[in-house]
Amino acid sequence: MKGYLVLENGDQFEGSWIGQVPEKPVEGEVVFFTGMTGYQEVLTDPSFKGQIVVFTYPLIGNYGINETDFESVKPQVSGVIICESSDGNHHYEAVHTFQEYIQKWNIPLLAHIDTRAVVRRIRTQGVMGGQMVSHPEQATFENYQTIEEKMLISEVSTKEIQSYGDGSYHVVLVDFGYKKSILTSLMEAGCKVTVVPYNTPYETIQAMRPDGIMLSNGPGDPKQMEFHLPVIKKLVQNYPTLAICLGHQLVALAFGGNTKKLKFGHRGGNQPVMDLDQKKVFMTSQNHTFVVDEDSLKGTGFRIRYLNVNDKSVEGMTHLHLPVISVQFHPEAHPGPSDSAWIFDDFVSLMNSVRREKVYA
Ligand SMILES: NC(=O)CC[C@H](N)C(=O)O
Repeated sequence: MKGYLVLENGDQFEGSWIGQVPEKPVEGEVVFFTGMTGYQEVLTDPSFKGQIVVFTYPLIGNYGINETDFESVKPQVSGVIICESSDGNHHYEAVHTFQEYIQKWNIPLLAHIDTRAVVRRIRTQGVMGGQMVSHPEQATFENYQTIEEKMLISEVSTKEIQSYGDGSYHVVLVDFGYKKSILTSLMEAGCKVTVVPYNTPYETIQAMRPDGIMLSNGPGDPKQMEFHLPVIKKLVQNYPTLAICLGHQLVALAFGGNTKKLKFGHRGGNQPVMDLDQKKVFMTSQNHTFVVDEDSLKGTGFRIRYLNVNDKSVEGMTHLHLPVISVQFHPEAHPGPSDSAWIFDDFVSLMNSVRREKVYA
């Protein structure tokens, strides 16, 4: 059956529904992901909450869905737009086909869309809202809530405190919608991790006696967390901190910096990042629309350490004296390259040196 992606600016793209046809229009911010693989991780990464994802690779589904590459317990995207759908599971680890999985969770899927045309439109006009509908005239943006207006973090954050691993460094992970790979990367680096809800008070975290704080990735506009910035600032001032993506944006805001929206975001596994200290470029996995505004960091105590080679946007910062690693890219990879996995080891070294200072103080 025919289906349409209608953009907020009125542009329409015809495709066909695969699986259930949604009764009501499905809406979200339309973003595109450029990786050739990684659809399973993208579908289940909580940072994609509230978004309709266009996959630019023209064939999606051919290696099926396995048991290990989930980034959370269920798909988080609002809808999926692809060119060709493969229902094979041509991989020895596949346990479901792509279509079975997406149908099981009732995720709207439109195939046979001219995804190149959609991406060109977004690249020239900027990221915008869209609706997936069976008839173009069903699409109406009268009550459309933009991603900036939605509080998505509370929907994906844990409701209960959870503990994982038995490493020798205790990290409290503040969950704004964390990817499982961040947790496993911390455990592999030798950490015991306590995951806490996004709005946990400072005193509760302090009572857990952490060696370090992990501020996670998450969906939507970091400014939705304005009410919690004093807690984030206090955490960074008192504990070695690793902040990734949304977490990094929150650190900038907490110290008086600002964030802004990129024209169409970075989503994929081929984003080159320059380490200004080492004068080295490495490839990174990324998934974000918002970015720290470089000029706003003046007087905050932070300086830029990492820059995006393509558009020179801020990819990470370091503080003049506080032990904090703050990165926009995803060192945990999944999907994409793990070239920056050393960030987790650097975080452990940071916790170690702070621990030593305390012992010898
Ligand atoms: N992966 C993330 O944490 C994304 C951060 C934020 N939601 C953005 O789009 O910029």
